[in-house]
Amino acid sequence: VPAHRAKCSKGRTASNDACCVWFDVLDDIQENLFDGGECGEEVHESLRLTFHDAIGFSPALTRQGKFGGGGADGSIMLFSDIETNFAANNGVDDIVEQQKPIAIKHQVSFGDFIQFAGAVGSSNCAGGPRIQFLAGRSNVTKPSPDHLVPEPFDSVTSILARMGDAGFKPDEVVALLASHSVAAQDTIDPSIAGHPFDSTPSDFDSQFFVETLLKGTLIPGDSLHKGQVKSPLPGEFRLQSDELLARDSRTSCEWQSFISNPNSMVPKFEKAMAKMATLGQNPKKLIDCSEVIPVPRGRVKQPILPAGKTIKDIEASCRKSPFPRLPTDKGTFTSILPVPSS
Ligand code: HEM
Ligand SMILES: [Ca+2]
Ligand SMILES: [Mn+2]
Repeated sequence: VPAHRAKCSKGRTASNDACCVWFDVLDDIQENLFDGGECGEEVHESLRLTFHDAIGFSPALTRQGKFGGGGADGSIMLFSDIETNFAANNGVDDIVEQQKPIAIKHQVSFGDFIQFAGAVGSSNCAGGPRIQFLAGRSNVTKPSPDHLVPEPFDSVTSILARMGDAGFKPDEVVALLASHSVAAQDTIDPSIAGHPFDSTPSDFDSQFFVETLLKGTLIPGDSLHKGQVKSPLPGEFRLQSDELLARDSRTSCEWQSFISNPNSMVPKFEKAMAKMATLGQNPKKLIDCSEVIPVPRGRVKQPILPAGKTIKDIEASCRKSPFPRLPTDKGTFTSILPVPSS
């Protein structure tokens, strides 16, 4: 006897009635937020937002008798007037204001909406993950305390301590940073808004891990800003935190592993994202609506040295294993266009 399937819009079915609304949200955001299913600026911002909501979660503060934040609870949207003013949340106000009316229209919670939009958005990226989506977070919560979101000028020790407080091992921090493969900066140097962190900001590939290990040689904008270090390619932006995490003995081998073994990156990212999306939540009380998340399409290239670079430009940093042999991209130089803001 086939199990009962809830009947949703457009002939789609779901394992649980509560999942049907998410098909309608899917249609709405693909069309009206993600420009018809692209992996562009709004996807990148939506993925960043999943982190900035969820990481407002500190068992260390709770142990001190303080409110430690509700984790992936939508507080960054419910209390956007407070949280978007935190320094580390600079720039997230844009995507919060775009997402909020859509969440209200479909009467879903902000915590659910933020994680859903991040999961759908990243499925639009070639080679992207299919992130688990659990629904049912409550909208009853409080604003996150300030200073829980890592900053690009923080030390590795401080970033690993903050992430460790939230429950992430150093390897999981590295896996989460695969997100910086589909990412650009707007606020560190506003004169070059849209400058990406790797040469392929619409591809969820390993290039970010390769290119952060290239020797930094140039300043892409008007000067070096706080949290920025020299980048290896014109048009590319490098965060100080990414440079340090790529080279630190606590993280460099996992970093290099995503170059040596690129197929391990997406599964590890999916796992870490599933954990991040339920910080502060009891997953057993949520309903699994992962079936609504599209299956990502498109393939990505294997990691490659950008044209004009050689293995001598790589600052290999894992002492346990040699840097892998990579082909070099054809051509004489690599030029990178900014991510258009729509
Ligand atoms: C661990 C320490 C991290 C630091 C210090 C950090 C820092 C930053 C900074 C400074 C930006 C540029 C923001 C702007 O100026 O527009 C950025 C962008 C971004 N971050 Fe992170 N990040 C971290 C971890 C993460 C994690 C865990 C995720 C997601 C799972 C994430 C996803 C993104 C994305 C997708 C963008 C691009 C946003 C866009 O293109 O508009 N980051 N990050
Ligand atoms: Ca990329
Ligand atoms: Mn942006």
